Amino acid sequence: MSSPFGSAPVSALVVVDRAVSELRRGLDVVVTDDAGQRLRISAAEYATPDRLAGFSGADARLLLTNRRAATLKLRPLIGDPVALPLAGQLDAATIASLADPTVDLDHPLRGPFSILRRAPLAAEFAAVKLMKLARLLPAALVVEAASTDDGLLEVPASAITGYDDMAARGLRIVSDARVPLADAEAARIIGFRPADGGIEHLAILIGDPSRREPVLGRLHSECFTGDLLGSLRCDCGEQLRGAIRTIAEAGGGVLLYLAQEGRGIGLMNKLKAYRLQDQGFDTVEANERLGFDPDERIFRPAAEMLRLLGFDAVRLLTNNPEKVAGLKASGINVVERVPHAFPANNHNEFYLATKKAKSGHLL
Ligand SMILES: Nc1nc2c(ncn2[C@@H]2O[C@H](COP(=O)(O)OP(=O)(O)OP(=O)(O)O)[C@@H](O)[C@H]2O)c(=O)[nH]1
Ligand SMILES: [Zn+2]
Repeated sequence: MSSPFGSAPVSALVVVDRAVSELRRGLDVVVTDDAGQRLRISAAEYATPDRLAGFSGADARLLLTNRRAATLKLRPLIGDPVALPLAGQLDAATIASLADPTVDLDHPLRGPFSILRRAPLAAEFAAVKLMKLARLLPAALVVEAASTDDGLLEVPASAITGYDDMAARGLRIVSDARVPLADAEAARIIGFRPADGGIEHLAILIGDPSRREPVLGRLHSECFTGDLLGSLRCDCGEQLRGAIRTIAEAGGGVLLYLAQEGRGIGLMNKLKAYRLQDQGFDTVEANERLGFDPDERIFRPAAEMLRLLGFDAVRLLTNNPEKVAGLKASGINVVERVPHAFPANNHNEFYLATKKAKSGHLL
């Protein structure tokens, strides 16, 4: 496939990107794997009696992550994901509640549910990963594809599991403009786009930092509620503006604004996590009840962006040791961790305490 980026894996990226759009629209796709599996898959959160008609085969099943299955007390867990046969036990309302803990009070679950006692298939693992890439709940309906499914988009499991890395490797700078900020007049915003035209990340470059010494840097994951609206549930808005001020006062540096809303689960799922937090679960438990890991972010895109900007060593503004480890694992030399904490308010006190107690944040 020809592309302005001219790199070979672009067609693999594009097919994943197209599959993501299909699933978000409520359409089905087919996932294939090297073992010869061809699975028709659909987003479980969109399950309706109509859509279930395509999943009437005897092997039709619902895939849930281990995290979600553990919350539902499904045992024993043999691998990730876990498969629950649909036949005879799961109707559309039950599937929706199994996928989405924020609706299970509307449709209380009546178990016990039986699960398949066999290791997961590569295509099943990829099906759930595709839901995560689509920022949907990580639960999928699957059934062996029939010949009538030939018109559906086919996507190889290997393209799905390799997507994050390939997308990071193909990042390119597509725009760069001077944007004076209230707290940093000498700022430029530089836009990075993956080779498939997928989600873009931004860098805010302040001043003209030297490439010969470690740059003062911050990785900031997008937070619509905190960054734009000043939500008091988290500390993101303060950390964003605080980092811009600190970097400007230090004479220059770089802030990467990463499209990883909600620690990589997406805004809709983060709002669901907030509902669970209002029922008494903490930020880590809420992610896990939804079926996600506590933190779904990867740091390879940030490392590629730093390299494209000419930086290979940073003094990193963060309280999160995972960010330091993630950047290092992607080849960036983190020479120092610079603490970046702000006073708590009544609403985010418990959130910050949980980061310290459970996520290893050095606060
Ligand atoms: N899933 C989820 N995401 C949240 C929640 N609160 C905030 N976030 C997201 O967490 C991310 C904040 O990350 P950062 O401030 O970059 O990083 P951090 O892990 O807190 O580490 P620091 O560098 O120490 O700030 C943003 O993407 C927010 O949208 C929550 O309760 N649940
Ligand atoms: Zn936030």
